[in-house]
Amino acid sequence: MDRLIDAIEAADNPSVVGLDPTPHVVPDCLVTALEPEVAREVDASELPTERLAVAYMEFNRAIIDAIADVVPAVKPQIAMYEALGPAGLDAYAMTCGYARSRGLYVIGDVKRGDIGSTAQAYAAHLSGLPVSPGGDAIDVWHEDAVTVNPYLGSDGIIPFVTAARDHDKDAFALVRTSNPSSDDVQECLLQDGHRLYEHVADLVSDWGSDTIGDHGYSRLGAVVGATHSDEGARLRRRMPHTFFLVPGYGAQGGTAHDIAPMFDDRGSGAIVNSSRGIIGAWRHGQTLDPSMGVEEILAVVSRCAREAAISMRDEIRAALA
Ligand SMILES: O=C(O)c1cc(=O)[nH]c(=O)n1[C@@H]1O[C@H](COP(=O)(O)O)[C@@H](O)[C@H]1O
Repeated sequence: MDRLIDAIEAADNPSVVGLDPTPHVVPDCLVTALEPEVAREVDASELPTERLAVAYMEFNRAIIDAIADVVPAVKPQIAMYEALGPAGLDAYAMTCGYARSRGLYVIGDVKRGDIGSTAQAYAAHLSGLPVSPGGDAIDVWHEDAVTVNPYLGSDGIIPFVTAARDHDKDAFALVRTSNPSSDDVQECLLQDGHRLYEHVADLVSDWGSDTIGDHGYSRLGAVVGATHSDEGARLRRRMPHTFFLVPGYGAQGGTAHDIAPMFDDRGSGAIVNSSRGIIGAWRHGQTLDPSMGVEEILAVVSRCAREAAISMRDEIRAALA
């Protein structure tokens, strides 16, 4: 986690922009304006997905350029890209690569978790894949960290922790998620009197305990939703060496007041994500005219995203002051 914490300190901003493009968030007129260019490159059967994938990439590039000096990190959610098939996955990898080339730490929100042998294969997100036995690994996805689901236990997670340790990367395990129905599972009362999420928190602390870095945090972080402020405060005390990824800010209702208790007493220990609240900021009050060209559309989108990212940064700074 040291690289992420250094980047947060350099930006003086513990927030991350989620790059979660959807047909609702990416302006229709951008897709239309780019279409003639895409149509020249691909055959008609590929056009529906290629046109969205190209629009996602151009949209992301503009947002990344607009926020690269404001935030330390981005978190692309792979589901949005996977929905487009191979063209979408290309856009995902290109987005990660571009963000990295702009100096941003990339959290690939892939939420993997499976039996040991499969988890080992998924861990190539962090380790890369050697093309031949003993050969150099190719970093296909360009991520610095990924999100993982700990429900399968240690054999689903340890391959990621090992890959993270060997390749100077990190992982974040779901502990107390932001969604409304998370209580169905995570609040279950165990026989020993603890809630299930508390038990998972203890496992996550333990799984990461051999990888604690110079800043005192392990390479295995925890996802703790901004919508669970009280539990987040308790988890902060329970997991002193676990860095938190805190989604649920903005669009899901989490506020700067809610997330403040998830930081340690040095003002470190967490990074807060907002996706729609930043990349969809243009939708609040901006009318994009279909006659506008690509550059003009992207200028509006990126200006709104930058303003939203700066507001979020300033709100969090004020809450932590
Ligand atoms: O792992 C995550 O990032 C995650 C965990 C969680 O508990 N809640 C949650 O919303 N997320 C992700 O964080 C992002 C939230 O998006 P917005 O609600 O638009 O800010 C999405 O990519 C979610 O998949």
